[in-house]
Amino acid sequence: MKYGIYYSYWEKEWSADCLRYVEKVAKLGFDVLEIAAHHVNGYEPRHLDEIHRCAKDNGLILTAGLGPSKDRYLSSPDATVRAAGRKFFEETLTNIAKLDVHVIGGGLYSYWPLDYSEPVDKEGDRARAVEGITGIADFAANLGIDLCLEVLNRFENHILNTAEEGVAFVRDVGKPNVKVMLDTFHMNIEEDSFGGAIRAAGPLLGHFHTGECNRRVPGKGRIPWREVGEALREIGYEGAVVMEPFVKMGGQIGSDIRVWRDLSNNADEAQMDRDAKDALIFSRYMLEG
Ligand SMILES: O=C(CO)[C@@H](O)[C@H](O)[C@H](O)CO
Ligand SMILES: [Mn+2]
Repeated sequence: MKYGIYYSYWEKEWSADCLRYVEKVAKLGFDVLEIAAHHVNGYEPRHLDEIHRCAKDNGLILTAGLGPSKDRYLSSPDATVRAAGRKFFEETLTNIAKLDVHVIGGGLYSYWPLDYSEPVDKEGDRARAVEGITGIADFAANLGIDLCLEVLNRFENHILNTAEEGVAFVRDVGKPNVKVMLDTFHMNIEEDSFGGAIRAAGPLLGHFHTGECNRRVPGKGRIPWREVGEALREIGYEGAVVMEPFVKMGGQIGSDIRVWRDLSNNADEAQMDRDAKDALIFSRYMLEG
C-alpha cells in the first residue's frame, strides 16, 4: 500500500496551489499527495508542467479528489447541467492526466455537498448517475485514469452511503476503471462493520481515505485501525491510503466540511507537519500488520 495525504489538511480553499505541498509532503515521508481537481482547469499549462516535474523529482505519486459543483455534474435532472458536467469532466481528466494522475476519487457521480433543502429522488439520481459515469468511463480509461466513487455519509450524499451500495453501483456500470472508494470517516457513520465493508468492496476497492471519527489525523481517535488494516491486507489492497484530516476552521473547505471549532489544538504549521508525520508513521504501523 502507498500512503498519502490530501493537501486540504493545510488549506482553507480547494483552489489553493498544490505546488508548495509537493516537496513538503515528500519530505514528511509520504508516497502520495492528493490534490483537489476542482480548479486544475484554471492552471496555466506551464504551471501543470512545473507541478508534474516537481512531483517526479520528489518521487511523489499524485492522486486527485473532487466534489463536483451543483452547476455542472453528471447526474443532474437538467440536461444543460449534465452537459456542463461532461465538459468539465473531460477538461479536468485531460488536465490531471498531464500531472500523471491515475486515480480520481470523490462523489463523482453527483454533486457535493448535497443540498437537502430540495426533494430527494434517490432512484432517479442513481439511474442518471450510472448513465453519467458509464458515459465518461472510457474517456477516463483512454487517459489511464480510474474513477473511484466515494461512498459518503447520509449528510453529504444520498446515492452511495454504504460499501454494498457502492459495489452494486460499480457492477451496474461494469467498466474496469470504475471502482469503489471508501473513507473511514464516512464508514464510521454508516457501516455495521469496518472490516465487513472493506471485504464487501474487495477487488473493486480502488481508493481509500482515512481520518478519525471527527476528521482528526489517524492515531488521535477511536477508528479500529487494526481491523481496517487486517481487512485491507485480506483483500490484497495495493492502492493508495490517503489521509484526509480536516482540523482548521474557515474558507470554503471549513464550510463544506462543517468545521466549527479548532481540532488542531491551535497548531501552527510546524506542529501540523509533525502531526501529519506522526499520523503517517502510525498508519504504516497499524495497517501493515
Ligand atoms: O470525504 C470527503 C468529503 O467528506 C472528500 O473525499 C470529498 O468528497 C473530496 O475530497 C472533495 O474534494
Ligand atoms: Mn473522503
